[in-house]
Amino acid sequence: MKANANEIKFFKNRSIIKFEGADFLGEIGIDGRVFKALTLARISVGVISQQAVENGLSILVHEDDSEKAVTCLIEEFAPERKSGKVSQIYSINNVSVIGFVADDLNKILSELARNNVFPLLLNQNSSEKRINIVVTSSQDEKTKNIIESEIFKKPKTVHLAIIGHGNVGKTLIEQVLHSSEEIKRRKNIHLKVVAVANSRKIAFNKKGFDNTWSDEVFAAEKSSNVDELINFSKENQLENLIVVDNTASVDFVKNYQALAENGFDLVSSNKIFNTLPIEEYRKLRYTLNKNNKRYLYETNVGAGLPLIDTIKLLHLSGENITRIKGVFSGTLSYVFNNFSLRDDKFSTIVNEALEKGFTEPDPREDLSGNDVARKLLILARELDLINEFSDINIQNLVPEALLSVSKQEFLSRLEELDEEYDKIKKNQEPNHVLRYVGDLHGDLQKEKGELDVKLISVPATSALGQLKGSDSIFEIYTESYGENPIVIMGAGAGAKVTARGVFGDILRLSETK
Ligand SMILES: NC(=O)C1=CN([C@@H]2O[C@H](COP(=O)(O)OP(=O)(O)OC[C@H]3O[C@@H](n4cnc5c(N)ncnc54)[C@H](OP(=O)(O)O)[C@@H]3O)[C@@H](O)[C@H]2O)C=CC1
Ligand SMILES: N[C@@H](CC=O)C(=O)O
Repeated sequence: MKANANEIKFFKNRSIIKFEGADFLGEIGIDGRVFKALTLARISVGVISQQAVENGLSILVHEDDSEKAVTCLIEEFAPERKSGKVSQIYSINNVSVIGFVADDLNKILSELARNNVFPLLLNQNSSEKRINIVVTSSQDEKTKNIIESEIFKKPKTVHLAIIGHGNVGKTLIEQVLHSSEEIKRRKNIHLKVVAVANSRKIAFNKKGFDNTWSDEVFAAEKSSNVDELINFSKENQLENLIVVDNTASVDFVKNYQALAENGFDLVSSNKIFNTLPIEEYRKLRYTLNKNNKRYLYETNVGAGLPLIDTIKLLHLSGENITRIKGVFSGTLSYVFNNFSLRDDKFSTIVNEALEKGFTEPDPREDLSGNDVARKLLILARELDLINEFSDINIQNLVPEALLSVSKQEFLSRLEELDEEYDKIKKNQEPNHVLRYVGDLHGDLQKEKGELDVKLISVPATSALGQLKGSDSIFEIYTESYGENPIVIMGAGAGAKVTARGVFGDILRLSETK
């Protein structure tokens, strides 16, 4: 069915007159009296809908006529109002009508629902496939855009809010700006970065930021606050919203719930949410489900490597995963691969990992083992295990005295770790190297698995011993694969690979939007 631009009609400033009562549906003459009363009052009537469930009629009029329409119907039906047969006559103002021709109304309605648009009135002429829907004026532009992209196959605009523009966030914005034209051409998806935030402020650009985005963030005056973001999306009636969390913030994740309730899908490189107590973890999934929203976080484990998806698919398809182990941290891979081979101080190599953008914003998250522990817990929960962070046995590499000092002080005192790690290195068996590993094992059919995170010494010739650079390695043991695990190996950290992984999640969501 071909549609053309003339077939979309858009009328603002309308009101719905609601006429409700018990048991008058089907009674001969009621509709006629309604129209006659309105005609005599010289009120032109638009879309009409009869609701069996509510026992009522909804009639569309121009908002200038709404008061008059209510008054004249109240007069006409005075006896029925007195007897209780007609219970309510009132108006809903500030609505708009969009009329169009479409083959697949269900698809349009589901797109609208995913964007939190639920028409107040819908009227369909099935022979002509002409549909009129009435929505509140605060959602009319968004509704029109969604309908236009659906029926005219116009590029679907996806609005991105990027929270955090450090190593990963900044690289992601650059990658999106660089590829957006190509994606529009190949996928008919128009990715627009409309909000960028750091911990202090948030910048908005409804038309979409270009290469000057960082100047606009620098000049922004609004303080970084999720309510600002939600209001901005509502005021500008933005459809297809995705918020991307590229922070490591424990505070920002508290907003996920509200964002999902307000029409945002979520993408996150931040691992904090998925390692909160299981109650919180489940509550968000419930909210996402209820609001038809999704949350993707492929980069939470293995940066750009396709790990979470693989585990999810194996598990969903009924494959029994019996163990997952390996080097989960790109940072600690880099640190111990280099420290084992080179003659440099431990602190020198940690500083290198920091400069290369492999570490967490606070490198103690890596060195304490917490980051690896989070990754292990995230994988465990993908297998429906209900482990908590406190269940994990973690070998912390940071001296107790340096755990609670500021990040700056910690970095300035990093050399205090050198002697200890030199000793550990020297005390190994010949031809052995150090590796920091994670291991999810035990009976994974039970409610909880066993999670261990520790520093080990392995033969330099072993698979772990041969690891290079900042590579991570994950060995996934399953019942069908037996003794030979599925092995996923590659860059486990770095802004470029991580941003690329986040970008992948954005595209996955955009394509199903
Ligand atoms: N680096 C890597 O290889 C990988 C990183 N990740 C994850 O990516 C995330 C980002 O890492 P990275 O880019 O290196 O971190 P950075 O420290 O470079 O950047 C963090 C950004 O988040 C902002 N931010 C912090 N708190 C908030 C807040 N409450 N609200 C809004 N913005 C905030 C910071 O703003 P400000 O400057 O104002 O503090 C900054 O812009 C982390 O969660 C990390 O675990 C995941 C996989 C791999
Ligand atoms: N610091 C982390 C970054 C990715 O999650 C790591 O090194 O693995």
